[in-house]
Amino acid sequence: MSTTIELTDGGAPAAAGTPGTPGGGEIRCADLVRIFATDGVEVQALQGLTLTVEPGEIVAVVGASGSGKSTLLTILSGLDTPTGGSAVVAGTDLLTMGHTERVRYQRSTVGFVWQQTSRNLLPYLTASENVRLPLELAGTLPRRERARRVEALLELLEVGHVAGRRPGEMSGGEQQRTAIAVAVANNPRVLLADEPTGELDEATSVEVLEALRGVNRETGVTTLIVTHDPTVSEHVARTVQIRDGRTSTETLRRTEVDEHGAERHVAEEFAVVDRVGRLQLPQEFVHALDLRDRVRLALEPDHVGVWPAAPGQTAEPSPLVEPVETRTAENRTEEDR
Ligand SMILES: Nc1ncnc2c1ncn2[C@@H]1O[C@H](COP(=O)(O)OP(=O)(O)OP(=O)(O)O)[C@@H](O)[C@H]1O
Repeated sequence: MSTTIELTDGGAPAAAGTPGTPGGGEIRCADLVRIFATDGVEVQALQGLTLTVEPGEIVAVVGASGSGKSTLLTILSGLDTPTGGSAVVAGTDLLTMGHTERVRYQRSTVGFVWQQTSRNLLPYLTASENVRLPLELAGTLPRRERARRVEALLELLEVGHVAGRRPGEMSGGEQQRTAIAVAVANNPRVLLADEPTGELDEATSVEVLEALRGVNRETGVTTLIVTHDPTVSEHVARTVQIRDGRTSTETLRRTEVDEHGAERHVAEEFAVVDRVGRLQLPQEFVHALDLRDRVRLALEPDHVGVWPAAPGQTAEPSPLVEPVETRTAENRTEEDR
């Protein structure tokens, strides 16, 4: 794997348009910290997470169990407040918003799709009624246009055939696609999906991920999918990996067309550097060179080299580092003075 370092806010300037660059960003998290304290024990679920999602982008956040994915999504959905750092979504500052703003944010700025289908749809309403409900609660669309919008959304999600069925009479995939229609009914600026395929088989998961991609493409809603399923990266252009409460790597996918017109899919993995220069080396790199405790670094004109410290080389200066002589009042020379 070739790994490239991508600099986010601060650090050396990144190329214009590079994901994670300062400036715009429909979702902007910087140095996000969430500490849970239970029975006197502190758990740092997020340890300075930095993430930027541009307007209209679809991004997957993946990570092992306990890496902080749900904590991040709960904060972005306005259900929890971070301990520190900053989080701004569609212009709303999630650390300082008051109660009224929080209600408005949850009702109209963000839409959610949760893992449990039972949390997304009311079991005693049909698919149509479930999609119509948020439109009626918002009351922004004239009554006669609501039916048209419900129909259009169910068609967009390819669940028009279950319009009159209750969730118990639909497949898991149909329920999740209806849930996406409910989530975007009021045209939110941001769509958040928490393990939307967690209860589905592989083939149905692909359908639901493609449905999220289709909605993102058709409506332009900025979409963040949080999942432990690494295959999600095949359905989105950018996948962000979280490790120990921090973004560690990003995979960018793009399609290239060669001189013969043949398409080629390219995936490139980047390590993320935060504002103070921290980066996490991919675990396979760490294991391959048995990197531990400390490493030697060298700054070259166009890259940084990382070497394992030689065995037993603990307190001695590295041969790559020029020795620095300490001048004291006693050993200062005439020239120094
Ligand atoms: N309310 C809480 N109180 C105490 N610790 C918590 C709380 N919520 C999460 N944690 C801890 O924070 C860390 C991150 O948890 P989180 O649920 O965000 O991880 P996750 O990546 O979503 O995991 P999973 O894929 O298993 O859901 C874990 O160590 C977890 O035990």
